[in-house]
Amino acid sequence: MLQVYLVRHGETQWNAERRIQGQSDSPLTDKGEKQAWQVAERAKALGITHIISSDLGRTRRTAEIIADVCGCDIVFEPRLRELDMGVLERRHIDSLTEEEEGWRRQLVNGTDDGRIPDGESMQELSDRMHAALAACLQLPEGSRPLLVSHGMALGCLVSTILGLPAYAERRLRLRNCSISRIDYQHSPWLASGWVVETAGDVSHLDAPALDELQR
Ligand SMILES: O=C(O)[C@@H](CO)OP(=O)(O)O
Repeated sequence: MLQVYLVRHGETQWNAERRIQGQSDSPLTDKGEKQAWQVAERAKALGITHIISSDLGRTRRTAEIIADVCGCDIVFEPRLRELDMGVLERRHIDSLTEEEEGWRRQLVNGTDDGRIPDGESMQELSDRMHAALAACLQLPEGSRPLLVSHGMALGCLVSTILGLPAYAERRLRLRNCSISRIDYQHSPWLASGWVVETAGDVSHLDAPALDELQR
């Protein structure tokens, strides 16, 4: 049974400042770097064999630290990037007007084409994340891959595996450098395909980490 580990990148400057990144970027904070070293030790203990990472700077740096500790190569995969949040990227969450808040809510209010102007829909995000995940099924027998990605992107992936629509309200908290695990199973009793084993585990971190609303 293929086990795939999912890691959200370490805390960034804009995470801490409550600014929206999307496919824009900001560097890891000192705390984010420390989180990455801690999740890397966990990854090593788990016997990770392959690291596949979003090619944005914050995931790239997190993946490099994990690769350093695990002794693996990294494959950069643009389909693991964060949701494109269009015209709201770089903005402070607290500075949005009512109209802009409405755009943000369109992502999760039950319309499958809801999007921020110039951005991407949750369904488009789900499609590319699932395509990137499906590629893991081609890895050699015995592989144990770890994907490094983002809060909205991983939240959407896990939620859709659980059977929720891509645009459903998010009920899953994914803190910086949390680990989730999904397995590909064949089961006549339960679902065949991807199942969620754990989500959002931060037991390897020695200090509280931020969730996507910076709490
Ligand atoms: O893009 C962002 O600002 C947040 C949104 O949830 O995601 P992440 O920090 O995980 O990239």
